[in-house]
Amino acid sequence: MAFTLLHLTSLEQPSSMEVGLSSLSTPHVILNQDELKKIAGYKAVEFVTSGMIVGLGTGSTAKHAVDRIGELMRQGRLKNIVGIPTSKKTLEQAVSLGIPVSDLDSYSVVDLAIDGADEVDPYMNLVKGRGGCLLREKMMECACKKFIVVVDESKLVTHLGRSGLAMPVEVVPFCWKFTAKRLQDLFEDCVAKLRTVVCYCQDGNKMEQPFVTDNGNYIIDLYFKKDIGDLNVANNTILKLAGVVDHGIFLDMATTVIVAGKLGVTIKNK
Ligand SMILES: O=C[C@H](O)[C@H](O)[C@H](O)COP(=O)(O)O
Repeated sequence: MAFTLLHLTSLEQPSSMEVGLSSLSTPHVILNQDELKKIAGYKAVEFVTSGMIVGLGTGSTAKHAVDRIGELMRQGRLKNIVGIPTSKKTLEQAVSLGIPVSDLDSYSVVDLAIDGADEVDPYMNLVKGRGGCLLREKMMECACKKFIVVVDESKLVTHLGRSGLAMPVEVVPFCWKFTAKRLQDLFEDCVAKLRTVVCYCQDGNKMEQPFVTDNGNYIIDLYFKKDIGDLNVANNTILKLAGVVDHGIFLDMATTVIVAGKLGVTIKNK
């Protein structure tokens, strides 16, 4: 793997960030997390060229990349792009920006995908799906020649699953409690929880409902108290369970990881 460290000031500066970035020459300027996400997202778009089929990821970091693609298309600096969105939300965003969109049925090979991640380990393995979009993301990212992951430095971990945060698994709604129990039993000291969202009823009362993915499925979040061990074993074991559609462990898929941190941008290639 090769590493490149760029200083933030060497980035092409997005207009709306001119104040934040140009003042970087002054010591002690602290960029917030969203500004770092934007820097990573914009940097990835430098790898997009006219005529490409581009996988459009989902989440607060990928959103910046999609915005930037739309901006460059408006300016005529990118032409003939076709976007393959990984969620209904990204589809809406792309359409609102005037990016032509299609799907994997029409384009089974994607030139380049840009997407965020929840965790990135030193081998460029990922946890994705805390926004609930892991299945479409995995389908698209399996089909792309290059997969650029964009993150701020808070996403870097030494080992996936140790953060104490959720490892999402998409399951069919049918007998989800049964599947959740079986998932929990796969690992020592693991807690499986159905992901829910709070809704407001007409009478103003709050109600908790299962989170439903774009594919009509539920998400079971796994919380590990102990190391999940060999990632390939975890990957295969979870996938083998009937009722599981897919999970958020993305092994050996990223070809580039762009990390925006307080000291600069790191680009890591496979
Ligand atoms: O389901 C969501 C996706 O996998 C996101 O790419 C991931 O959760 C990272 O999102 P964000 O950039 O908002 O942290």
